[in-house]
Amino acid sequence: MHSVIIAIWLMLPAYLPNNFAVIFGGGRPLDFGRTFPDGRRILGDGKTFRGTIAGTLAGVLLGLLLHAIAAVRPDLGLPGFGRGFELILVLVGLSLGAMAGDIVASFFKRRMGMERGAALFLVDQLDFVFGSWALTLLLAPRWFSESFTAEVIFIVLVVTPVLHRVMNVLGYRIKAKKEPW
Ligand SMILES: CC(C)=CCC/C(C)=C/CC/C(C)=C/CC/C(C)=C/COC[C@@H](COP(=O)(O)O)OC/C=C(\C)CC/C=C(\C)CC/C=C(\C)CCC=C(C)C
Ligand SMILES: Nc1ccn([C@@H]2O[C@H](COP(=O)(O)OP(=O)(O)OP(=O)(O)O)[C@@H](O)[C@H]2O)c(=O)n1
Ligand SMILES: [Mg+2]
Repeated sequence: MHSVIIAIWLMLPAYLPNNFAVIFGGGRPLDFGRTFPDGRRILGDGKTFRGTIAGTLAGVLLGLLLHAIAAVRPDLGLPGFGRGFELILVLVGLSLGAMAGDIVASFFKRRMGMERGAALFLVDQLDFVFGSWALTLLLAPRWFSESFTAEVIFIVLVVTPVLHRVMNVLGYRIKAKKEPW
């Protein structure tokens, strides 16, 4: 159980951006409404500047809070998010990476002719996980390899689709999302 909490704890700065992107989303789309040569939107209206910026900011701020909690309460045995400047690289990696993973997934969903909001099983639940891992591995390889052991990676891959479902239903219930997925 402890390793499940550690895994969720480490992923919170990548989880929260998704929720805040939904809450603060809307406005100018990242693709400026332009279409790709295949005649479909590059990303669609589901990826906006406001959502991406709000999501990334929320992830970094939450990450700083979690890092402070881990530092102030070492007895809880919760991991921090890096040492010195590395902390910023880790938090940007996790939060902006999550947003980037979701954006890349939207690009391919449009290429596959899927409408904005269409559900793509597993991709919707894990796109932001791979995005956050890829960018964090790039920006802070030492911290990433030290924190994301094979066990933590396995737990995240199993737990995230469940959390994603629960949070999407919650988001739908509070009218923050047009679909419960
Ligand atoms: C500060 C701490 C320690 C925890 C905060 C966790 C928490 C419950 C924050 C609430 C976030 C919030 C404002 C939710 C409102 C509902 C909402 C707007 C949801 C809409 O988003 C749905 C969906 C959108 O994704 P999509 O764009 O891909 O469709 O969001 C996807 C959800 C996830 C990616 C997973 C989200 C998971 C969490 C926020 C973590 C949940 C935390 C727990 C279950 C408690 C365990 C915590 C610890 C410390 C072990
Ligand atoms: N970078 C982002 C990501 C999400 N959102 C907001 O969060 C909502 C839910 O995100 P998601 O499910 O990823 O987008 P979809 O609307 O399903 O679009 P797509 O089919 O491209 O995934 C979006 O509609 C949008 O309002 C945003 O504004 N900016
Ligand atoms: Mg979606």
